[in-house]
Amino acid sequence: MLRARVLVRESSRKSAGYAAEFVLSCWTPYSRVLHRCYSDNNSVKTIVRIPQSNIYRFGDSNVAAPVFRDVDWTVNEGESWAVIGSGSNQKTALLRTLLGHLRISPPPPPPGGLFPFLSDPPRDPHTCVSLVSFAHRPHASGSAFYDYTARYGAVRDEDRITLRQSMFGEYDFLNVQPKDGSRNKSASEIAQEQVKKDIFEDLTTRLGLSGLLDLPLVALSNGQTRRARIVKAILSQPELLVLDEPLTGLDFNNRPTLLSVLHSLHISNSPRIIMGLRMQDPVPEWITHLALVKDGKVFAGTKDEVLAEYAAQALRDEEKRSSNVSRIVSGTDEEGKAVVDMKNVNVIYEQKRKVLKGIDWTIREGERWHLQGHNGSGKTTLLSLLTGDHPQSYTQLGSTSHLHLFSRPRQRISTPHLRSLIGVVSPELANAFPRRAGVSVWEVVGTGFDGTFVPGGADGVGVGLEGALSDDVRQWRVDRVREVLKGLGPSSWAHGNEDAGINDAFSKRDFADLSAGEQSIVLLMRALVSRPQLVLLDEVWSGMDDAMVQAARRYLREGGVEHDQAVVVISHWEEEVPWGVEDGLKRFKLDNGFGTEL
Ligand SMILES: Nc1ncnc2c1ncn2[C@@H]1O[C@H](COP(=O)(O)OP(=O)(O)OP(=O)(O)O)[C@@H](O)[C@H]1O
Repeated sequence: MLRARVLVRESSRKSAGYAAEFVLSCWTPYSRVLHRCYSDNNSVKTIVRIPQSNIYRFGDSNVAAPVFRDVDWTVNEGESWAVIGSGSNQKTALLRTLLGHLRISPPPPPPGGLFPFLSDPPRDPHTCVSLVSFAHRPHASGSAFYDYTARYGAVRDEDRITLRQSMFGEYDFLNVQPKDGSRNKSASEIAQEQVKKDIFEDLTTRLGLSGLLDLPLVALSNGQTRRARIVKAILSQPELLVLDEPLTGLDFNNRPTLLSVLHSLHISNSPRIIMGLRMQDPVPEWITHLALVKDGKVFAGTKDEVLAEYAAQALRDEEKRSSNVSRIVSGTDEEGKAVVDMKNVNVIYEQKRKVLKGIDWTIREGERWHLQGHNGSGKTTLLSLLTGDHPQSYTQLGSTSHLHLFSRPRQRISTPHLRSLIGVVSPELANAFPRRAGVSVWEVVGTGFDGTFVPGGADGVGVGLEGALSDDVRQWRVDRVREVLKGLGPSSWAHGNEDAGINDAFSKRDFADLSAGEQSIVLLMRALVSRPQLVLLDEVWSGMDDAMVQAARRYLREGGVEHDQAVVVISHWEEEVPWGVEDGLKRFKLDNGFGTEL
């Protein structure tokens, strides 16, 4: 299978690079100074123990199908573990088991229980074990849409709260809100604060966050926010920190730095780290053991054993598959019409903070683009110009600058009209999309025609810009929803369920009840349903399991987008782009706000 190949190749190719990047010499082991939960026992400890058990969802009895069967997993002190999974859901489920979110049967026996290392002296797993997850939220806390475009404009008062205040506001040492100004602190309190302050400064410097602390939180890019959440979790001093997909959304530069920091923390046990990785993530050099989660089973062992077994299995799977994939991009030399034409485009914030600098970029119909760039290089900002969400999309005027969308200056095309011409998948949209009870998959897909977030129209296919649809258009829309459901619905990814009726049943399910992966694939259907002239796919595979990714890649390559549609894929991973250079793929790279075609 493609991903297995990627995993094995990447792990061997990149490991040398990572090894070279690990800079440990000047690291202060935090364990020497932080001991809130630390035990003195020096014998080799067992950190996690799940002995030959089944794992169930809470509320399911032992006669129900377990999420995992016969799990035998022991993590000992000194080992470095990553959990990898072909499906994001299963990997996350195993990690959540460590937080007590799933039921282990029979339960790990006392006195040690699930965490033997916390038994002497007895400590509470609730305070000593933390999880930071970067997966999309499958269930929203509310049903309302929140305006994720707020960050692009003049920041509103309620959005002004800075990174320092929002994530680290509880700490007196940062002088944000002195909690106890009147009281004199004891010497030991002052010493502890100094230690935390050192850690904070060290981590924010190493993770490139120092210069961002006083920016509004909403202004931070995805990668910047993710790094800040990790620092916040470390400052709360857990003994075991479980990080689900810490590399997702991080660029090539930041990955080795973060991994180096995590390694340093892990070897000083402050905290120990267990990482969840996607199949396509390179396995860091310092990881010694893997728990591979696949088809309801957990294969745990040394890294070499597990990778070798997985590679052998992947080879067997690949031999069975026919890989007759047609090229979708025609080899014609003829240039299509310009869908986007940018000339000397700039985005500047307060205090002359320049985020995009003189961008020249033309996207033509039929083209496939890979938009690349480090965290914070301006990719999301650039996309928000294309979608017209960014207020500065209106201000690209003058004799030397312009932003033309669909052959018209941005100012001459209304935002609702733009929304109906562009299909978008992005982490911001996925997080913001309302999950209201009673709204079906069909209706969510149907919102894609008008680019809205609230279902409308008698058939759940919208009402168009004019507020009413002719019968022909309405029928075309209904047929299109059926088509994308056929192409991307469960009949294409749920093994053993090729029956078309399953798509029909799926279309009636509540969107809010779907898994994160299912929601992602529904939002992809929503982006494609109107056959928009421009398709923007930002972190499109997020949360999807392997079968869904394969189905979606196949669909995109084999007719899911037509020859006259333009597609831009934003991803830090070359392997994630459904097309290669051999298919005519073009690459545009942002570097510190400057753009170049590679
Ligand atoms: N309102 C704002 N004020 C100041 N700076 C901002 C504002 N909005 C965004 N930025 C900055 O613009 C830069 C580009 O952000 P953007 O989200 O476009 O990056 P990105 O390339 O998409 O990053 P990632 O890969 O992490 O998602 C970041 O450094 C960010 O902090």
